[in-house]
Amino acid sequence: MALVVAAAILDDLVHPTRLLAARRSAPKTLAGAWEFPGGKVEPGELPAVALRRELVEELGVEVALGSLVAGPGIDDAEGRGVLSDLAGLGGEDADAAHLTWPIHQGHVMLVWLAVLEPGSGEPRPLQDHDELRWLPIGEWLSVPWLPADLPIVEAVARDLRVTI
Ligand SMILES: Nc1nc2c([nH]c(=O)n2[C@H]2C[C@H](O)[C@@H](COP(=O)(O)OP(=O)(O)OP(=O)(O)O)O2)c(=O)[nH]1
Repeated sequence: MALVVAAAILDDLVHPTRLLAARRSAPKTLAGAWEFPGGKVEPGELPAVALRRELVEELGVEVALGSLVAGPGIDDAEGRGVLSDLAGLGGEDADAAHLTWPIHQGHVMLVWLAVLEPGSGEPRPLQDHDELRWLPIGEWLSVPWLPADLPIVEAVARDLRVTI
């Protein structure tokens, strides 16, 4: 099980009009499906630091992070042990373990709302993706998301009180 971090990048955290979706180019089993950009946390890395690293590598952008999109958390003792071993999930971040989303292959994911830092430039599909798309409100389900991401898209919309 790995901890994955990802961002629901919006144009505005208070009055969003669009959400960034990224189409995976690898591995073959996932290629063509759309996801929130991000990736696995490396050993010893703080989750939010890992997310910033992934977004620079994958999209060439800097972001400001908003709140975590609350997931159901993990309920088995083994999973909790794995998570609490990870840097950044002890102490004040301990609650993050309760906000994780179950995803592909038994991994768990933390998802932050985010916006681009001013002057950061347009995201580009530099690595792991072959297309990026800003989805206007009303079209958030217009792409084939990774199956595990569908409830997360719905939760983002709920948190932001937008209709998808
Ligand atoms: N980044 C991302 N991964 C997701 C999402 N939904 C979902 O099920 N996953 C899964 C797909 C992968 O099995 C795993 C993330 O792996 P990754 O390949 O993006 O991670 P990474 O860039 O660090 O790659 P690597 O170290 O495995 O090469 O989480 C999502 O919205 N974003």
